[in-house]
Amino acid sequence: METLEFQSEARQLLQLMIHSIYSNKDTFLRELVSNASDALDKLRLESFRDKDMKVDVDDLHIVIETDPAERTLTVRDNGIGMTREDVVRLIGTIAKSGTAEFLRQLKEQQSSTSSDLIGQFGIGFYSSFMVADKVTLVTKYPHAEKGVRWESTGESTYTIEDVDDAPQGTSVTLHLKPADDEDRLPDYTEPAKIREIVKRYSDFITWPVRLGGEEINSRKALWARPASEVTEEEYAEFYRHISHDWNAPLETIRMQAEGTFEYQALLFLPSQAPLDLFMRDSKRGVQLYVKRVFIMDDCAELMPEYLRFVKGVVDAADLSLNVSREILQQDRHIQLMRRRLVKKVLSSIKSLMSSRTEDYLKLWREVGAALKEGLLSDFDNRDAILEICSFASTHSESELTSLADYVSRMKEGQEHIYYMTGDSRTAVENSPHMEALRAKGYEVLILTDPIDEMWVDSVPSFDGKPFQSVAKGQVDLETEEEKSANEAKAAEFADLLSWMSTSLAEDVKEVRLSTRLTTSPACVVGDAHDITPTLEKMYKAMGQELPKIKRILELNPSHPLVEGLHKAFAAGERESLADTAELVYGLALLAEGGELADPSRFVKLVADRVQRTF
Ligand SMILES: Nc1ncnc2c1ncn2[C@@H]1O[C@H](COP(=O)(O)OP(=O)(O)OP(=O)(O)O)[C@@H](O)[C@H]1O
Repeated sequence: METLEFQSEARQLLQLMIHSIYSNKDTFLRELVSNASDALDKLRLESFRDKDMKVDVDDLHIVIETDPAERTLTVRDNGIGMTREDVVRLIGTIAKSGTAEFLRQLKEQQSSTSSDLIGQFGIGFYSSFMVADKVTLVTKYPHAEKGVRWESTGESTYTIEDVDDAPQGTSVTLHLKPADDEDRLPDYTEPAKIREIVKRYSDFITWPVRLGGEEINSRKALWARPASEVTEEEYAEFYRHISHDWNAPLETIRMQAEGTFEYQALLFLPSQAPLDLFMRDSKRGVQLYVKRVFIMDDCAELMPEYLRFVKGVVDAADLSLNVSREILQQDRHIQLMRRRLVKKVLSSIKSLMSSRTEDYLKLWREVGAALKEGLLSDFDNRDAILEICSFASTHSESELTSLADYVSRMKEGQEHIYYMTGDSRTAVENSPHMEALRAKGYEVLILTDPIDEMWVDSVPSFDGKPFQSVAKGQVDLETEEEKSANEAKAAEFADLLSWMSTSLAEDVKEVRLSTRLTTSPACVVGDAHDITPTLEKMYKAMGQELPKIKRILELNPSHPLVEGLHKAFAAGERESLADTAELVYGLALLAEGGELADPSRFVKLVADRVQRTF
């Protein structure tokens, strides 16, 4: 027998369980039954694939036994079981992505809300320690020679040893804490209590759950029952079973197709983003069933990556039970089905947007950034995705706007949907690029998600209105009168501008007069098709070197600094003017929150000027 230590994160979670902060302790049984059900699914699948496997799959089931005298409760399945390595890895450690983040959040929260977080994380097996002071697990994997016995009190260590006579599958025995009404700890050796819990949380489990020889769950797949007969609670429990999210789903979507390719789908939108939503190995949430038989998790063929927050089940009638990923990828029906599922999800979000705005906004805040990835990858549905997007804008400090609402507020003569990308709302609002738009009273979308930098470059328009960055290209805001006045100014400044273009040629590709500035002396803008500085930074962070992209320096001809520059130039001043030109460029960079290439030189130039004022 070996005594091993729990990994430190596992230990912290176990402590949480022992000093259980979650008031509904009944849920431990749901976790154990859920694990047993998964183990039975896995064994059945393995037996399809591996014909030589010597296992009995004729009567796959879950048994619950209680012993009031010994105060034990056992959940036993004859499923896939675990090898010794599995037990150490799966039960002794927490390998799930997001654990560290979870524990950090947990520390920050008051205990009253921690239960929500625990739900997000899904502590599964460890929840046994809410009700037991010792847990014994005996398990055997079909190809392993021996079984394994694992035991722990949930403190820092556990013991593990080989056993010769372990039956197929896994049994988990809880040595129950004494029942305690005050601590809301019921007597879990009472059959009536067990029956009630299984009925409430695990009724839909497709495998028989037996207690005292009697089957205590109805085993009806929710998606196969008429929608009118399924209660909200039943949906919520099922959602928890498949998503490991303890929060109720925000929306339930049901679909049914008959004819040459029959299928039923039961999909859920979450009320909170899965913790792994933006992690590299994040999973898609749709499971594939064939005629009520579980086939696979995380089915990429059914849901595109940008909808990875959608959880649920698709049950197809006309596939073979040993269908493989390769077959799925090529199957025309599957592609058709996927298209319909995506359309249905997008239209459900759209109807949330109009009928339950609060819920829609909740969803958007949680998963909007993922949804926007679809603008880059799902061309067929681009318009449908744009319709369900919301953005911050200069129209309101706190409320988001849809594009349709933006368009409805467009001023007479306004042809473009204006936007500006940046690191934060403040950076965007303070940027000199916004000045003329503000003066004209035009609304500007404030796009601060990293993904925004990407999609705005590839999505040309919404509702026939082209998107236009206020920091790129020429922003055409003037009236005819203003235009001719500006042309006159441009002629007046022509020599200065061309001299400055040469003087600053290292840094900018052109110096020109601006129509977007009212109070700042200068700003830098990109050419219409150049990538933005933020995007440039993102590419660099990903290790992609790009050729230096020169931008355009725009001067505000009515600013005293620029006027002064003009005068000095006309008076024949050149040498110190070159420094001033450099200063003006530096100021423009700083004003947009950019970085100077040589800050110490800039400081020296400024100090020099300030000195001369004394
Ligand atoms: N009865 C069982 N038979 C076979 N393997 C099991 C069984 N119970 C647990 N396991 C294995 O141990 C792993 C960890 O279980 P645990 O309940 O802690 O987390 P989980 O089920 O993966 O996630 P969650 O708790 O979020 O559902 C499972 O993923 C599974 O591989």
